[in-house]
Amino acid sequence: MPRHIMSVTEMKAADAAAVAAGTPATTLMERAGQGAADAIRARWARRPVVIWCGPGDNGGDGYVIARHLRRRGWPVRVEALAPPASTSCRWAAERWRSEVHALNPAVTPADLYIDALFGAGLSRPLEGAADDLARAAEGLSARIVAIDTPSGIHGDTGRPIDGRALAAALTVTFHRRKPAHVLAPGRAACGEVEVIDIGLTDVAAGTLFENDPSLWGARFPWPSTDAHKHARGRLLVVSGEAWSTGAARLSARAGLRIGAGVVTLLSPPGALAINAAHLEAVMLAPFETDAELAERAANAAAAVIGPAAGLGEATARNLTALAGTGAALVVDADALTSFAHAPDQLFARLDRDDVLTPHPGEFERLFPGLLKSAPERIAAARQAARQAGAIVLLKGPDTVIAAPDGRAAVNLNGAPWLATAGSGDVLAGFIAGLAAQGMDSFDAACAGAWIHAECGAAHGPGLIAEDLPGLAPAVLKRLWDQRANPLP
Ligand SMILES: NC(=O)C1=CN([C@@H]2O[C@H](COP(=O)(O)OP(=O)(O)OC[C@H]3O[C@@H](n4cnc5c(N)ncnc54)[C@H](O)[C@@H]3O)[C@@H](O)[C@H]2O)[C@H](O)CC1
Ligand SMILES: [K+]
Repeated sequence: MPRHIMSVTEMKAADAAAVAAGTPATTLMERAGQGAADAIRARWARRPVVIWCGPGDNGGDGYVIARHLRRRGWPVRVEALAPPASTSCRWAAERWRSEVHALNPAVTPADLYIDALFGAGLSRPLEGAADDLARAAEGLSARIVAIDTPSGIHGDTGRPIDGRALAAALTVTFHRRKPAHVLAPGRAACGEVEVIDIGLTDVAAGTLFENDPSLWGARFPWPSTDAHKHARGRLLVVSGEAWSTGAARLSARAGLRIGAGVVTLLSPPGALAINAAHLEAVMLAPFETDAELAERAANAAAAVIGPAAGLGEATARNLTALAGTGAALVVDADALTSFAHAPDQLFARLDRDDVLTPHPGEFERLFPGLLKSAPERIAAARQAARQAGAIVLLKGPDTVIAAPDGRAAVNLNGAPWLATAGSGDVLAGFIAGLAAQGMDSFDAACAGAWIHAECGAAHGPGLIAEDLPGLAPAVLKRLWDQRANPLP
């Protein structure tokens, strides 16, 4: 089952739906608090703990956690920012039946801290004692467990509303992740995220998902037993000029590794010898004009254009020629920047099978001001996909994939090792290689990004882009083994 990422509003609607269906809000709070206490006990042995409780239901969770930890013999001290202001918080505080101290903004010495000040209801910047506490708690995150979200981080953006926020080693949230758990800087502030099931349904969920095999695994283009190479799709990759051929070869090799049946590198005449010297299974063919490119692409299922393709008119013409064929395009790097002066000309040539793979700088050139004006990068990528009429994969530690129809997914497995020259060329090849095998372009972009990140995480320090294609088989093998019994 695909895992939704839900907004604060959608979560509140899921909450309300459960209550309307007969589950009291206090029961949801009891499940949340008990689940959080269990997650805490699974990671830390009994030790002195201070629980910071806010006035709302986030605080209510804190009182429930206090009760469950004390029942297991933990030495618990509850400190309240303010008296309970919600019905459920009052209910939870009454059942705590022990002393409640005033919040000590200088941080009472303890071994572990539970941040139950604010969660989904954060509506303004931290102030007063809460802000003082956030300052005093800086550097303590290794000993903080945040409930729902680190206080100060807004659930829908992953950013502090304004000013300070707490950070945690573990964040326990409920039912589904929110954008705050997957978008920088909230993703880092959360530390490890654990999602507790409290019996809600996805009735209120939208079309934003965690990017993992549960989203696209069922549609992964495994070859049929009688497959032959042409049945697995033809992929074209456009090479740059003589001194700029490595990037396209990285894409081509990645396309082959991910399973495309036949991959052809289309090379300007001046780069043929250099390309030929480096190729084995990837085939090579010359092109000089955009018309020749279109001719070569006539029976290609997918094509990559952009990696070191060269900036300017020639690349723009070559893209235009490819866009006129039936091939699904993956447009990266120079092919994106070559339209910076006239993004609408690019968008007019694209269709929903095509995939743009900009990093934030390229995104800004094609969608000036959008990253800054959108509430966060998911909204920005969704708006861009609508504007371009194509799939937009906005790269970063929190890569977002968005389709013109509103579907979007966020990569959770990004690894810092991927920040190396040529990594994007390989990603473009993975995506196009999957599209060449007939995978829907949104699914191909999601699967390509997930596999790319898994390869990076598998290798770790010292990764260079040349390593990436060779790391794909192990990831594909895991997917292949799981296909029989997909992840829950
Ligand atoms: N379905 C679920 O996800 C469940 C979530 N639970 C918990 O409920 C909270 C959300 O509770 P809510 O009362 O809506 O909001 P908060 O407790 O986060 O805070 C609201 C409270 O705080 C005041 N406030 C907001 N911002 C500030 C600020 N900067 N300074 C001071 N005061 C502030 C606001 O006025 C309210 O009084 C969710 O996070 C979960 O932890 C349920 O327990 C189970 C189901
Ligand atoms: K919190």
